Amino acid sequence: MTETVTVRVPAKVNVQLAVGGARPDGFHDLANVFLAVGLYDEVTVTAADELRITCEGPDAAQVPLDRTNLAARAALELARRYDIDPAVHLHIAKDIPVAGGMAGGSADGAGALLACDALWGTNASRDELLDICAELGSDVPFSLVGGAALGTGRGEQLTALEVGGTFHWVFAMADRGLSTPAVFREFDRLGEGLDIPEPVAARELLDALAKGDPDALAAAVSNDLQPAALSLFPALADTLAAGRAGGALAALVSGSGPTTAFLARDPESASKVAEALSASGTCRTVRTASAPAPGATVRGHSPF
Ligand SMILES: C[C@](O)(CO)[C@H](O)COP(=O)(O)OP(=O)(O)OC[C@H]1O[C@@H](n2ccc(N)nc2=O)[C@H](O)[C@@H]1O
Ligand SMILES: Nc1ncnc2c1ncn2[C@@H]1O[C@H](COP(=O)(O)OP(=O)(O)OP(=O)(O)O)[C@@H](O)[C@H]1O
Repeated sequence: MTETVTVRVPAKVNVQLAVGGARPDGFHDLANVFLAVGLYDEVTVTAADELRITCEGPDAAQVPLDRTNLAARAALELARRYDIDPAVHLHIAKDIPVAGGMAGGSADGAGALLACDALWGTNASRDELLDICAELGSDVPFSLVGGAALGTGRGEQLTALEVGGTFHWVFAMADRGLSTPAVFREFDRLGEGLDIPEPVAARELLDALAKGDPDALAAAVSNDLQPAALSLFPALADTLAAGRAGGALAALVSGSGPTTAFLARDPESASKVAEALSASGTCRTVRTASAPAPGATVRGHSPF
């Protein structure tokens, strides 16, 4: 039996996040256009005497090391379904910002699930793995599949999207996180009394992705959670302005924030935007990454 398995999982940016009104179950219907970007967490799973989690990386201190960790929850759910003892050591090498709106916890959930499936030889079907992911969280199925996809329902029902080229991104990480439920609550508060339309994916945006056209994508990106994130974290407006002034084609909050995302025309322009953001003093760290990135990948295997 294999004794250690490592899985690499990408972060995401939402190039469109259309949010409907609150549903009776507290979630919101979405038209969520996910794009996986080349910033990765790695989850390593090793047979052990009991379930244990460790984490390394700049944000490691903010990651829960108990059974609330999405990686632990993934391992426990797969073990429950296959009647397996979940005694494993899960180690997370974390490069995706915590509570940053880039689906870092979701990446670890998807990574742990795929790693345990390989370690235990459960050979769960694609549909079963996606079903477990959806149980863990709305973003988790996309972390498993990567690439680009439209998420409907609460974001967990995925349709793969065509991407016709490489997009160059710059991400500015903030000095604190934002809670996803708090941002959705603020969205509800700001929308009180307003008629919230059904969320739909924009044709222009899907065409821009399919063509690999950064100018067309820049003109079409949108995030309905951005006003809510800015309301809870007003200083993000300065970061967005600094990236625009540095030459970004588009500047937006990534998902529920507070990471801000900047689309650049090419790698050189991305470096200039990154320099301008670093010099602006409006963010904690700056990273460049290209997209689309592959989904969760077992080391030495092809992507999920
Ligand atoms: C903002 C996004 O990151 C965009 O991709 C996602 O919608 C959030 O996905 P996630 O972090 O996996 O969220 P979940 O763990 O499923 O839900 C956390 C909380 O976010 C809110 N939530 C999430 C997804 C959704 N479609 N509607 C919501 O209102 C709910 O308050 C929920 O209790
Ligand atoms: N493996 C994990 N890594 C990071 N946070 C985790 C993990 N498991 C559970 N959490 C909890 O989830 C919270 C949200 O963290 P996460 O990094 O997933 O946020 P996010 O990237 O904003 O999520 P999303 O973009 O999916 O809304 C953290 O504050 C932490 O308490």
